[in-house]
Amino acid sequence: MIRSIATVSIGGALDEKLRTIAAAGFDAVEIFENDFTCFDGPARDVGRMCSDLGLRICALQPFRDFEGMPEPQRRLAFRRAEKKFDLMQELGTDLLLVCSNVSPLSLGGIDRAADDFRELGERAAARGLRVGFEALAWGRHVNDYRDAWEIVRRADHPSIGLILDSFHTLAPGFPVGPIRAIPADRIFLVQLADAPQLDLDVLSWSRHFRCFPGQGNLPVADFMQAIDATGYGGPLSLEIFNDQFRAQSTREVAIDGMRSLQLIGRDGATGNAVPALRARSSVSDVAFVEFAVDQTHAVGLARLLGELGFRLTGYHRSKAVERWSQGAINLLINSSENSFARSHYTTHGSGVCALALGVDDVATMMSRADALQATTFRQPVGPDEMTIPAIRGVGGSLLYFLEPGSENWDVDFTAVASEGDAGFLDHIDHISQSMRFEDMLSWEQFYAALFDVQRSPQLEISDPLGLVKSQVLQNRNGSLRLVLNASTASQTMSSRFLSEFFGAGVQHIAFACDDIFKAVSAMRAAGATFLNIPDNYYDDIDSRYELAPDLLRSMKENGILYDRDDEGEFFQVYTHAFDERFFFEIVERRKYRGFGAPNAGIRLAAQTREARSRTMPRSG
Ligand SMILES: O=C(O)c1ccc(O)c(O)c1
Ligand SMILES: [Mg+2]
Repeated sequence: MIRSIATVSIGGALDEKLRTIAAAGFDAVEIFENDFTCFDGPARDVGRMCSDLGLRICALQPFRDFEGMPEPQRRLAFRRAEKKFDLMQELGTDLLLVCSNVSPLSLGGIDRAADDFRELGERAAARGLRVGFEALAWGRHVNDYRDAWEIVRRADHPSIGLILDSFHTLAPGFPVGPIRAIPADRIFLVQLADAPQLDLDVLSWSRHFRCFPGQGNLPVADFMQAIDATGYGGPLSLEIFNDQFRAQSTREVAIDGMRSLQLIGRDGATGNAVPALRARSSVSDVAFVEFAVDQTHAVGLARLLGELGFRLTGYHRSKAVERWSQGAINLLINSSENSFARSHYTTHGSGVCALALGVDDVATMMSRADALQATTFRQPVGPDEMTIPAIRGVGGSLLYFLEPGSENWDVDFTAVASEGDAGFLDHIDHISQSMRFEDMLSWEQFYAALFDVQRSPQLEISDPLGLVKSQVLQNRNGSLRLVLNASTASQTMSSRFLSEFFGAGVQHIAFACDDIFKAVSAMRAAGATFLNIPDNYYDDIDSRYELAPDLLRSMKENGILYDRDDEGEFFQVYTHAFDERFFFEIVERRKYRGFGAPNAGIRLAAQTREARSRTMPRSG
């Protein structure tokens, strides 16, 4: 596969774009003409820059409003084309992308267009150049690739071919089947883009909401299968019009793009060697969660965990790290100085600095992470301590990988004899992370690229101060469930988390138990308190569901929230925020598969109330 990207897809000046694109491992670029026009330097320099960087220029684009023009516009269009041929020769590319005419002056007629292309083909051939025709979904006369192909077929010229773009094919819902019958040598370029399902005019949808394959909802895989069936072996070029992408770190966007092509995974000759991807290794569990705190907060966190039924089960042999356990849950409280945890604490305050995931094969996991350009991390360890392979995750936190069996991470801990845990909480149900809205697609792709997780449909949750987008990623057996949250409104819980925590990170962790009523009453007896839920909520629940009065009373007394789906029932309760940063949730699932989304607004309102009462002096 020749991996390409259009320069329009990322931000920066043309020379920066090219360096970033090459560094991410692409073989080729489509030069977007606007990027060249804005660039202060001759075309030859751009061509040389590309060849020095090992990038082939697979096309210059777009050339607009060409076919079907009446005179005098027709003559002018040919003159314009000759100028662009000059430019192409200086750049060192042989392909010009012509997108279908949108001009109100243009005339329809397949043969008229075919005649124009035949003549353009003659002129291109005289210079050893080629022209590809692409149907824009909003083209005035040609908006369907099947019509563009008919024009190319009738032009019947070796220098005239077809350009296929997954967005223009899939967004209007055209069938991909007919692609299979197009001879591969007539397809000059394939452009790839995905997009979220939106009820929007197709032009705005295309210009602002395109995303990398796999990040949206279009059936790009079906499109690729049809392309494969033709035997096409030319460049696959990402062409993403998205204002957010251009506003982000160009390096990260380029790497996300490369990952999307790696995940599409068509083999073939590549110039810049991109290592092959090893299979995803499956995640068996969250082996531990590590909290970074200072000494004072270490005491407070230990107290909270104790109230929730956790027991101290180990001290690290050489660092100020405690292990607290319950059921299959292990939490580390790290207050050691001169450590990764301390630098995380210094930047973010109290919070989760690392998650350790059990995977079936760590070497495979790290090799895949490496090939996908994840940042690997190793921290200095004391004598005889094991090194745990890790990569950078959300907000600069770490993801450690551990294999079950072999060498156990807890060899570094001296066991503490305790009276045994309270035994209420069984395992981690899910972990919720907040991040910048602009970074959400990138992290979704990160998790989906590394782990065998599926995306559930995205939800919108109403916070008292704005909307929050929420995306669940989970594997088949539920041993890894992640909830990503982000908001564009600056004062939502999710956004305030970012400003107060100085970055993205874990906002809450949910623990699963078998009997939430028993668990919560024991926790209360041990001193735990939970988020206060208004009576109005319980009146509403009562009106919606016919719950036994005892059950409802018990929920109300304990601040337990309720939801129901086709499969079962769900109970959830929240702790207060620890150090105003993160909180815990306790859940009981009775065959229920969701995450209590209908209650999220209630929870957010309650948390907002609590946060306000902390910051505002009481009146009277
Ligand atoms: O939005 C556009 O104008 C435009 C231009 C060139 C393309 O290849 C394309 O898919 C869209
Ligand atoms: Mg296109």
